[in-house]
Amino acid sequence: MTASVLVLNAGSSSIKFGLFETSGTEPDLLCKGLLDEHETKPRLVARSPSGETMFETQREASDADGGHLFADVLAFVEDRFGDHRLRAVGHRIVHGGPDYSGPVELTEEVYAKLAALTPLAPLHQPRCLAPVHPIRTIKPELTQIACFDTAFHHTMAPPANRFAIPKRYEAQGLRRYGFHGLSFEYVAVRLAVIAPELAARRVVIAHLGNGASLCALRDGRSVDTTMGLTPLDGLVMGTRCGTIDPGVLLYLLQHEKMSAEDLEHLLYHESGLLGVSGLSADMRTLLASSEASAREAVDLFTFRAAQEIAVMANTLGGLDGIVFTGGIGEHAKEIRKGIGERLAWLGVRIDATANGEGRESIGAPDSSVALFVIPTNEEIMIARHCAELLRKGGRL
Ligand SMILES: Nc1ncnc2c1ncn2[C@@H]1O[C@H](COP(=O)(O)OP(=O)(O)O)[C@@H](O)[C@H]1O
Ligand SMILES: CC(=O)OP(=O)(O)O
Ligand SMILES: [Mg+2]
Repeated sequence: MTASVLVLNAGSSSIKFGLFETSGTEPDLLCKGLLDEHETKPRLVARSPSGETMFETQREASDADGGHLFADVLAFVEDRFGDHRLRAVGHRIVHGGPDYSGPVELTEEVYAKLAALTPLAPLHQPRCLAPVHPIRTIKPELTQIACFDTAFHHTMAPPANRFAIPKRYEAQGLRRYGFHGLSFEYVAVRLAVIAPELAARRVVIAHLGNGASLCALRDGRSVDTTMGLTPLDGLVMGTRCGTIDPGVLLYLLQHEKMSAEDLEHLLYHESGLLGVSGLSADMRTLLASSEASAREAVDLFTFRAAQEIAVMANTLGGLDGIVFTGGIGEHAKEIRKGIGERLAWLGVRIDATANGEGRESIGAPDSSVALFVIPTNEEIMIARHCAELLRKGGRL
C-alpha cells in the first residue's frame, strides 16, 4: 500500500486542497480541489491533476457548521484513494510566531500557541486552524502537521526585521515576520532548477495574489520582505491597505472615534483595491472596467509594487532578477508591464511578446534584470515538508 498526504491551504479568499502520493522522493499529485465556504451554500470540488471534475458537492448553509466539508473531503479521499494509506494532513498556517522556523506536528499544545496568534493574522489564522479539530474528531489517530508562511523568513536578520519602537516591545515579539513563505520557498527552489546562476544572486519574488508581498532573496534565502508583524503591511492588496502612515490610524481612532474592531475591519476587509476602486477586490474585474476609479486602483497597485521592489533592491544592494507569481503575477500581463515600466531606471525591460504569451522568461534581450513568471505551488511545498517530517520520524 502506498502512502499519501492531504494538504489544506487556507488563504484569505479560498481554501485549496491537494492529495499527494508521498512514497517517492517527490510528492505526486493525485487530486486537487477547492472548499468554497464564502458562498451562501458551501461547495466542495475535487479535480484530477489534469483538471477533470472527480467529485462535487454543495451543502445548505444551515448545514455548514464548519465540519461537514472537511468530513466530505476525508470521505472522498477514503472512497477514491483508499489504496493509498493517508499518513497525515498538512496545513498551511499563516502565522507561526517566533517559535516555529519549520514544520511541526500539530498537537493540542501547538494548536493553543497558534490560536493565541490570531490577533496577528485575524483574516487568516482562524481559517487555517478551523479544520484541525473537525478532522481530529473524525480521525483522532491521523497525524496533523503545521507548515508556516512565516518559517521561510526566519533567515531575516536585524535591521530588516526590526521596528523603530522601544526595545521592550521587540522582547514581546513585536517584529517583522513576513508571510507567503511557502510560496516564496517553492519559487526559490524552482528558480534554482530553471536558472541556477540567477537563483544564487539578488532576486525579488513578487507574490501578487489576493494577498500580496515581496521577498528579497540572496543565495535563495529571505533577507527582507514587505509584510511585517501581520499580513497587513507592504503592498496594496485585494482588500488590505498595505503600508500606511500610522498617523492615519491615530486620526481614525481619536477623531473619527472608530473602535479597534471597526478599524481592523476597515484595514483588512474594506481597503486595498476594493477600497480605492469602490468596485471590486478582484484584479480581473478592475482590468476589464472602464471606470476611472478602477484605473486609479490598478495604478496605485503597480506604483506601490514597483516602489517596494526598489526598496527590496536596496536591501540586496542591487537587483539581478524579478520573479512574478500568485494569481495576479502569473496571469495579469498588464500588471507585469506596468511594474516593469516603472522600474525602467533599474534596467528592467519586459519583452512584450513573451509577456503577452505568459512565457516563463519575459525579459527583453537588453534587460539588465532577468524577468521570470513562475506559477506558485504552496500545496506541493507543504506536501514536501510533511513527507520530510514523517520520514525523519520513521513514519513514511
Ligand atoms: N487572468 C487573470 N488576470 C488578472 N488577474 C487575475 C487573473 N487570474 C487571477 N487573477 C487575480 O488573482 C487574484 C487572486 O490571486 P490568488 O493567488 O489566486 O489568490 P489567493 O491569495 O486567495 O491564493 C485576484 O485578484 C484575481 O483577480
Ligand atoms: C498571508 C496572506 O496574505 O495570504 P493570502 O494571500 O492567502 O491572503
Ligand atoms: Mg494565496
